[in-house]
Amino acid sequence: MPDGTAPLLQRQDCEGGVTRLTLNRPDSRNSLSFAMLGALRHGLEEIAQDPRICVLVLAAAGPVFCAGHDLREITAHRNDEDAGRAFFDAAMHRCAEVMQAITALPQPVIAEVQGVATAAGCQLVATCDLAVASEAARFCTPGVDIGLFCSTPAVALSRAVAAKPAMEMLLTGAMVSAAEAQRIGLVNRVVPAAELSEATMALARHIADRSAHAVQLGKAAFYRQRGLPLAEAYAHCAAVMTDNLMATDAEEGIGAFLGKRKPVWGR
Ligand SMILES: C/C=C/C(=O)SCCNC(=O)CCNC(=O)[C@H](O)C(C)(C)COP(=O)(O)OP(=O)(O)OC[C@H]1O[C@@H](n2cnc3c(N)ncnc32)[C@H](O)[C@@H]1OP(=O)(O)O
Repeated sequence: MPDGTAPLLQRQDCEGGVTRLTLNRPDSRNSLSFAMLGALRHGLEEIAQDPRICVLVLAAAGPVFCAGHDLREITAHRNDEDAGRAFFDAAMHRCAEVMQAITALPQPVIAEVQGVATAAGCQLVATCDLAVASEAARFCTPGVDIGLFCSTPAVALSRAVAAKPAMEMLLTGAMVSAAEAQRIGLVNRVVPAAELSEATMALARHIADRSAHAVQLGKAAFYRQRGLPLAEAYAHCAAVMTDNLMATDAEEGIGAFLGKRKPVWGR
């Protein structure tokens, strides 16, 4: 179906605690138009409120995961100095909101990357909590090729991988293979293209089978402690751990282990 008539984002019904959101602008290589960013923000808000969902898989239709910001839309707004600046400001803020909404989402998010992920598309992969890539996937921040430095993608990239590989990607714009992306820690797993969805869903189901309470508490604590000095990080996580130990799922999980049975989590 051509762009413009199909929904920008497709949401699959929750199955076994896992829901898929699929970027659906393949004709424009799933580039992040203002409307696409709005759809993503709205989709994430709905998922955050849905207690049935334990894990979100973020996928993309067509041969490319995401080609970054919509360059046609950017070009269309360059003509008027004031309106252009206002639009770019709104678009960059909306993009930043989407990235932060992924991190703030209670449920873990897994990127399923089948093709190229460039610039803000690479930022999306770097922002997701986990990523599974097809062997054919490639990653780059090619802003420098078109007179831009990928400053906002640098925020996510520099938090996902070490400084030197992040800087090399940002300064050269060069494509990084799936194998290299795994080596530098941008993706967790690389699988044959034909096995991508199944491998991603298997990882999602594995997490969804765990205590949703523990997983959500853990995701929030992971990001919270990262921004804190060491002593405060330990203090924060010690308090989280105490809450965790007092929760019903911990009682059930420990009881199940000692009783040699499968735990039944409260949902
Ligand atoms: C701070 C952050 C800044 C940014 O995010 S700036 C955006 C930076 N992104 C890029 O520079 C990527 C540009 N796109 C590409 O390099 C290539 O595409 C890909 C490698 C991603 C895919 O290549 P292939 O599969 O061969 O597709 P195709 O023939 O190049 O594109 C198919 C249609 O998709 C449109 N398109 C591709 N990327 C974008 C985009 N980012 N914004 C708007 N449209 C895009 C094209 O123009 C074309 O359209 P038509 O079929 O009408 O000729």
